[in-house]
Amino acid sequence: MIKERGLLIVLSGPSGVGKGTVRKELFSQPDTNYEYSISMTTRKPREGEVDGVDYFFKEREGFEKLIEEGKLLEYAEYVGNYYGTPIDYVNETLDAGRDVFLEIEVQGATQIREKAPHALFIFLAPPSLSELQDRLIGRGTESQEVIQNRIAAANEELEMMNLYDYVVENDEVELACERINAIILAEHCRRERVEKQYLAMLKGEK
Ligand SMILES: Nc1ncnc2c1ncn2[C@@H]1O[C@H](COP(=O)(O)OP(=O)(O)OP(=O)(O)O)[C@@H](O)[C@H]1O
Ligand SMILES: Nc1nc2c(ncn2[C@@H]2O[C@H](COP(=O)(O)O)[C@@H](O)[C@H]2O)c(=O)[nH]1
Repeated sequence: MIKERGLLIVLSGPSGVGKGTVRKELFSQPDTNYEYSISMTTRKPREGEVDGVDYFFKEREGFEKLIEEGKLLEYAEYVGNYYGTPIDYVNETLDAGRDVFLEIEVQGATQIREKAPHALFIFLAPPSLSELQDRLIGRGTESQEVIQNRIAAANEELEMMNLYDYVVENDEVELACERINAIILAEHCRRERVEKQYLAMLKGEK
């Protein structure tokens, strides 16, 4: 029996839309059946953030070395800091037949689309721009200047929405999670069906 490779799930969207909140809710559910890929960043830890849990926190020089060594599946410079996905963890987990969940910004998602077009791309959208701004301000983790830069980036990021397989509105966290779980389940059913058809074709069946 051939062991299936896992599914790569990419959740992206503007800063403040609620990606982290939704991801944490998804991973708190007992029947969640995918693994979270912890990113690397050169951003300084926020209060309460733990190295190796929220991110692998790196200095710029160390991050650039990882880029040179090809250790990142994708990376982006976003509002003055590097962010990237360690490639080994993703490959090893997918090879073991487990699904991997990435929570990344849109430049990184664009790189994954080129390298892994069969991944599942989900864009988390805010109910409105003003709500997005309110959430970023309300989180209270960034300076006024950084918030303005993130909002400027969000305007460009929202224009990329149509490149995604699905757009999920994060009006309410629980609803957004239900929608994402339904999308992942449907994608598995689709892949299983395609696989069955392919195997039947190889055997010469209709
Ligand atoms: N559905 C929602 N309704 C109201 N507030 C929300 C909702 N989802 C998230 N929030 C709040 O919005 C703020 C930003 O959420 P979060 O940090 O999860 O966003 P993010 O997309 O992960 O941001 P970043 O990309 O900057 O890491 C938080 O204060 C969070 O509690
Ligand atoms: N391209 C990547 N983007 C990532 C990665 N990990 C997180 N992110 C995104 O960066 C912004 C800012 O994050 P913050 O923690 O400083 O608020 C946000 O959109 C994250 O989703 C990654 O590995 N690659």
